[in-house]
Amino acid sequence: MFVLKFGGTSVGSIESIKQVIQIIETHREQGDTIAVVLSAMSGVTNQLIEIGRMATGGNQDYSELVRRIEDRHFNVVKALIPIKEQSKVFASIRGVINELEDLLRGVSLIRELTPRTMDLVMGFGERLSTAVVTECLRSRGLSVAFCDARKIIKTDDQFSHAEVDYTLTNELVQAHFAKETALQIVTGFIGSTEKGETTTLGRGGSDYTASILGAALNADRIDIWTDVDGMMTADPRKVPNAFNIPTITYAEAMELSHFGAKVIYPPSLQPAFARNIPIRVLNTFNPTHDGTVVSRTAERRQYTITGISSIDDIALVNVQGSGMIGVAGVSAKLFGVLARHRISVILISQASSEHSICFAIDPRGAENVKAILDMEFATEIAHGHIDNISIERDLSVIATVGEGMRKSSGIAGKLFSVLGKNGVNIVAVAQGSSEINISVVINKNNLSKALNAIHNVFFQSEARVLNLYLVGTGLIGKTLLKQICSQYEFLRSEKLLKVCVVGLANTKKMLLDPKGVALDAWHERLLTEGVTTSLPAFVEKMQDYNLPNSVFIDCTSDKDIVQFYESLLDANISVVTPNKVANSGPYSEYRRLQRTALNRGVKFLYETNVGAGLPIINTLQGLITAGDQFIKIEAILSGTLSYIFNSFGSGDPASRPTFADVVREAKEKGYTEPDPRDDLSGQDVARKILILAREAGFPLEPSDVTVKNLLPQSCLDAPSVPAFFDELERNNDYFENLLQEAEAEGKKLRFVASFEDNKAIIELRSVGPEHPFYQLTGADNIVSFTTERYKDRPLVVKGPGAGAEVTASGVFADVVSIGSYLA
Ligand SMILES: NC(=O)c1ccc[n+]([C@@H]2O[C@H](COP(=O)([O-])OP(=O)(O)OC[C@H]3O[C@@H](n4cnc5c(N)ncnc54)[C@H](O)[C@@H]3O)[C@@H](O)[C@H]2O)c1
Ligand SMILES: N[C@@H](CCO)C(=O)O
Ligand code: NA
Repeated sequence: MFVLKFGGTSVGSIESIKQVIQIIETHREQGDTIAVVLSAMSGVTNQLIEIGRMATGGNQDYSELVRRIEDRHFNVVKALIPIKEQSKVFASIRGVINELEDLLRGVSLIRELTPRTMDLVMGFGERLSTAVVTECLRSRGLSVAFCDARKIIKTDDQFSHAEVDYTLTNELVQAHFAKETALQIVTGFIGSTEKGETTTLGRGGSDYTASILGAALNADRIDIWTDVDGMMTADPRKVPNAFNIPTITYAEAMELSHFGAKVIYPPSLQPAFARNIPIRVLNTFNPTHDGTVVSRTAERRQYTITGISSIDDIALVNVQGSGMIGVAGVSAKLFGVLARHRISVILISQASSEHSICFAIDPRGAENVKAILDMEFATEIAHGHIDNISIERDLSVIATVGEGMRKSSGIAGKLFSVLGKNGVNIVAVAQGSSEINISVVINKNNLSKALNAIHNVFFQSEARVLNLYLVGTGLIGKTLLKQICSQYEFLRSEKLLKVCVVGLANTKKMLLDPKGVALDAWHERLLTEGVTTSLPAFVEKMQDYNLPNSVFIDCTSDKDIVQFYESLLDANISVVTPNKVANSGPYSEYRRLQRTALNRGVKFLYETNVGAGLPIINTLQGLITAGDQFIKIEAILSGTLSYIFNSFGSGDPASRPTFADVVREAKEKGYTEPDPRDDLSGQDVARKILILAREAGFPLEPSDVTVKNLLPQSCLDAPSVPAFFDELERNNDYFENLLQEAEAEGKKLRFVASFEDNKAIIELRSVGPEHPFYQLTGADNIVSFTTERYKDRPLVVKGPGAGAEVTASGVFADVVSIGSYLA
């Protein structure tokens, strides 16, 4: 025997009622014994309440609303019942509506609506919907009977939340079902008193009816048909990655629904649970979905937690004072007075110092609560035993729920850690000793970020989302996007990392979309939907979105953009960049960024500042972390200059390209800085050696780096990049001479940076075949670290140190490492 309950949306329209009929017919075809419980058509109960209020106030417009309710039911009849059978059904609906109108006339005359009359008014919704659906089923040849639950569910006279008399009800239900052979279509939500007055069963009403019937009839299962695919791991409107929970225990369902998961209201299912009858929550609009089974024990789970849920708006009341310590009765008095005023407490937390108690309440009652407590504790406050009673607003509670949390360690750690990494401050915490719910109170503006981050970290088979904001879609930026695009699936399936680009900007346009920008079409979208770039606006949007696991990637060489790094890090957004500007300015600024990242527990990564994707900074940091001491760094740090000297110096002197040609080639190959003068002037290398020295623990300032100039002054002074190339052409001989001098000695030209004894020097050297830098080819970089532990033979890193692919790939690796860190 199955009890099927259909909620308001399931009987809310002609289309949905067709689905209901189909579900019932399928059961009958399978030979199942069933009973059906129906809610009112969606919205009707609220309309009836409104109608009752209007009538009490003497507002005759209620008739119009009554007419609309009648029409909705008539329309179902017109659509689903053959014409020749309609008039009889119309008449019976009319009869019920007449009864309602008579009642309302009475109400509007005496201008009074007692709870008793209100229950009677509210009960019309179920009576109408059930009558109509019963007739629809009958007209299709099913043997059905309308069952008015008031005949079989008996209650006391606490109108609006009546208590069921189970002894009498069970007897009546059993007797009724024993004698009736037709399929019973039962009105949900209503019952009646001994005297026959209509009562309603309170919140979760029709579920309660189904549960009462299921328990009385010892049903095999109760199916609650609603408009979602069962219970979800989180509210899908807030957490897009939420998914269905196949099985859940009664206790878990209770915890989750207390915190806002409104699919079912478990207390109303208590009678069924007491008899161990499983409940299935199913979707009328997606009937083949398995939904959720609620029972005493859940099947083995993949995840340690079952779901997360929230109350979005609460206020926290804090009662604090040194006079509370060790004094018995303070909390009894506190919660006693709250109970007397019928104030419901959402969560309580007290640290064992007993110095303060805090509890969460509905913010609408906060002022009232404060007044009540100020009065109740007036003496304690006057004597200074209680300092003050304060209220904090704009807060939310998040509950992390699951039987799997019981007796398993690391869950609170994981929860707090993910909130910490995302910069979500925890205002208060509560965990019951049942250990199936940890609740945290946080600022409301962090709610969505916190829910998504928690969901992401606990439901791990699902990929964790990494939200990227990329500024700079030039050579490196667009190569990075291409690499992310082609690696997207691998990262998702193998590394459980879902990389989502949520912001893009270049000098002209910017585009932000918290849902993510498709990586194969970012360029078109930026062009068509992008707005004029404003970095302050871009950063402000990022802070508005407040997305979890956010990373800002600066792929520009801009000087102004770095001023945003600190506030981004402060907002717990990691920063990744190949841009050297931030790390090569004043030492104090470099230091401040490092500290901010450290203090906030976020990452500031810039491996590509030196040697592009080559592991130079990571290697250096590894040595320093392990306590090594630096003696000397010697390096070729310009891919551009390496390439130039290697190409310039090869081949037949007569036919080889000029210096200016080779510089152009280097630019075309993507080795140079956006402005190649930065490379040729030595400034780029100066920045790099400065960064390496700082990473090695030496607080160098830019002025401590000596650059022995490579270029004639006229080239440096050129007003633009094209003018610079013209000037280079004019100075071809200068470079040709340098080269020939070196070649005459069997040497090669190398632009070498060194750091030793607190001094950094960059100069053009001619090196012979005995020198380790002689063999360098292409755009290779080489770095040699001489340290206390690498003293006899230095540690050397060598390889291509410039170019779009290797640089983007280094940026990418930094980004992915943040993904792993956040996990
Ligand atoms: N090319 C390499 O081998 C290499 C290696 C390591 C590091 N880098 C660094 O990578 C960075 C990018 O180099 P690139 O070759 O891609 O440069 P690029 O000139 O091709 O691209 C720069 C991008 O930044 C954008 N941009 C600049 N200023 C901006 C601002 N204020 N607001 C918004 N957008 C802005 C531009 O519109 C462009 O999209 C530079 O810092 C460079 O030093 C490059
Ligand atoms: N322009 C730089 C890119 C790497 O930072 C170079 O040539 O080395
Ligand atoms: Na590097």
